[in-house]
Amino acid sequence: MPKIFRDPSFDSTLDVLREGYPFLYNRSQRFDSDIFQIRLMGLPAICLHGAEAAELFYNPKLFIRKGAVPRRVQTTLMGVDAIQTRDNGEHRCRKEMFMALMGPASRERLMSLLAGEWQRYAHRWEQLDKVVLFREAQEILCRAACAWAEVPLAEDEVSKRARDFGDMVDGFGGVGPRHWRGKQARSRGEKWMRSIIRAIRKGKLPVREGSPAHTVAWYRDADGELLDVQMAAIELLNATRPIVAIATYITFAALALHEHPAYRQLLRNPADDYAEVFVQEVRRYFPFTPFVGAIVREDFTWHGFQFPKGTMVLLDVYGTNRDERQWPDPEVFWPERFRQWQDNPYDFIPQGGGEYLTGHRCAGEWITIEAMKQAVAFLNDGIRYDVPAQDLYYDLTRMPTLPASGFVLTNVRATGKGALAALPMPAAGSEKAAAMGCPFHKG
Ligand code: HEM
Repeated sequence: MPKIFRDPSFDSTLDVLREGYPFLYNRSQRFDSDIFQIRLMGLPAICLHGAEAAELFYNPKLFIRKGAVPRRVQTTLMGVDAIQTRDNGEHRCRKEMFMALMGPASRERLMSLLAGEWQRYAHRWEQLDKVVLFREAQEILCRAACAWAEVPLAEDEVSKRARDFGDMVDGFGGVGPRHWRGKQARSRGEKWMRSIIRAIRKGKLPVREGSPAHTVAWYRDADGELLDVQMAAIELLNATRPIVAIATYITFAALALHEHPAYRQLLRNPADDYAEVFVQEVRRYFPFTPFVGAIVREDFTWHGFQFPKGTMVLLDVYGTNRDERQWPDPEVFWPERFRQWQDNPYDFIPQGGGEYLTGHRCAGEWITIEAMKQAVAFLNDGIRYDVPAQDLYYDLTRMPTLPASGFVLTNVRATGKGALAALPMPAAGSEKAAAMGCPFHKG
């Protein structure tokens, strides 16, 4: 039986916070191994890296999620006992609810709401001395997400709600005030969503059938019961809050355009969907999710390594996206690499891997890609702007991270151009994607 490499540190909890994103990647390189063991919060944890290990991790017969997500992440990022922590039929049923919101017509509606907001903000920015793109993108995404979900949002609430959505995400990797801010934001957000669920159920808030608010409010769980109001509030937040989180990727996309202006011309070629490979490279190159966790369902052995029942297992998301076996020169920003990519569900996992319906892969991946492509078209053609001297450094020891300035634009002029109309939906057809439950390919 091969011996598993063990990190010599007695407990790595503080090292994870100190080293941030590259913590697992550094060790997989140091041990030259896709599998090694650490201790986290006093308990052993098996760490996995790379596509083959990701395939193992996303086998739902081998792992469960109940007990895998630390309380501090549940009380900020995702909500306590939400879909991310569910298994088996209970998870599948809840995931069907989320995937029902991701069909072509629903996505098209969101993209068209977003297009209108970018346009409106472009004119507003013309009057401002400077614009912090990250903050403005959060507001744009918040307005569109609420309108799409049919969650009422008063004008004077916009910046507060957008900030709260952002703080829930920002709180997951923080300690002290940052974590506390995330918890406060979540508790305000859940209270808000509880009032909406109650109003819908009492018939006081009319919402369209099929809209996210209606779907979540009237969804019946695997046991045939309506979700309790608190759980429905959490899941309605899970359908809206991550849309606002796309602001992080949009800010990184702006940074990529700034650092690699040569791509601007390629993105303008109507004969080539260059935006697709560009945003995929943004999702690969820039850090967002560091790792994901699961618990071993029953004892099993993989390549001779033992996985005892109940052990925590961490999959290195950040490092798998820069695994040299699949991504040569991983520290080079090079969108063309995606021209050859085989659409493998395990080697590129910025939003999780494996299958959508039977696994925990991100329900909103296709929304994310489409919203990013639209934002890149807007930044490239919908406005002209200057990028003044500012601190664009993003700190890999901070999770989540962002260019320190939030990406400041000055002298913004709206061009009236840019691919701001809703993007055409990709054609149906890929059998592989359909088999994986990809919402792009559901007719
Ligand atoms: C900002 C971009 C986003 C990132 C980086 C991201 C990342 C992730 C990751 C890493 C997971 C967990 C995968 C796993 O546990 O194995 C996840 C799950 C999830 N995401 Fe996203 N996500 C994003 C956007 C979205 C959007 C736009 C939505 C919906 C509108 C969404 C809804 C969900 C849901 C519901 C889950 C739970 C899936 C499950 O447990 O089955 N996400 N996301």
